Amino acid sequence: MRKLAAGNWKMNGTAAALAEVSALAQAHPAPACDMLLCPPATLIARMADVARGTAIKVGGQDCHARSSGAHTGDISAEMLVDSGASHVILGHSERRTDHGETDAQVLAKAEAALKAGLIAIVCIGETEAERDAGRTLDVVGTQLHGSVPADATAANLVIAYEPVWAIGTGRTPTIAEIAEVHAFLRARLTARIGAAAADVPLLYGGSVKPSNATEIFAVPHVDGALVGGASLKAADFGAIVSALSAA
Ligand SMILES: O=C(CO)COP(=O)(O)O
Repeated sequence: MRKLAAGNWKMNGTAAALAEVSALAQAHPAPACDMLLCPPATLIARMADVARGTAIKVGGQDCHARSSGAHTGDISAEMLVDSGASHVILGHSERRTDHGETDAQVLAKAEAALKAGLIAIVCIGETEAERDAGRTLDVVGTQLHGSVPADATAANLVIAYEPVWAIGTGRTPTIAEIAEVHAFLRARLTARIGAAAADVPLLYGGSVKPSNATEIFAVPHVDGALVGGASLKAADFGAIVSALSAA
């Protein structure tokens, strides 16, 4: 499987930030892994223009479950495709928290994304309280089963495991903890979508940086990363791309 270094810009970036995209493309013309940047919706089309002809793919951070209609402020999967996106992040913990998204809603969005021809990056992860209560596998297993379309394939699905307490905090699980969750997710995904699960990239996300990327990428069943803060600067994200290419 081709590994994936994905950047989630969250609510960061205006036109000036597109210089980082050009710099990243120049520094990594043909990496041994896929590179994806997911900017805010306002930048998708312009980033796609900058990325055209380079190794960088562009994605959205959310989509609506419907393809069009009276949904003020929302964006459909078809609109993401029209803007030049190939991927969409769905069910990020910030959307589950800020917008109350449930597994059922994430599933509906993922089905819409697949129908539109996008690759869905479905995010799951436990809170600190859930980990402390020993419920991590139970929580991520339930999220995975409830958020992933049963007919997804290795060609249109990516899973991102992001412990909520590791996002933006500089804290990460231990290598053994990441290994435990990723092995569990591979097995649970097989139960959900069948043998195709073996080739679905499983990303780790949460405080991934150039300084910890190499050891995280050495973990079995870690096929890449979903990177927040460190994806905003070409030098940092490029170093993570290099670490993944070498893994
Ligand atoms: O939420 C994340 C990516 O989706 C991770 O964010 P940080 O890399 O900033 O911790």
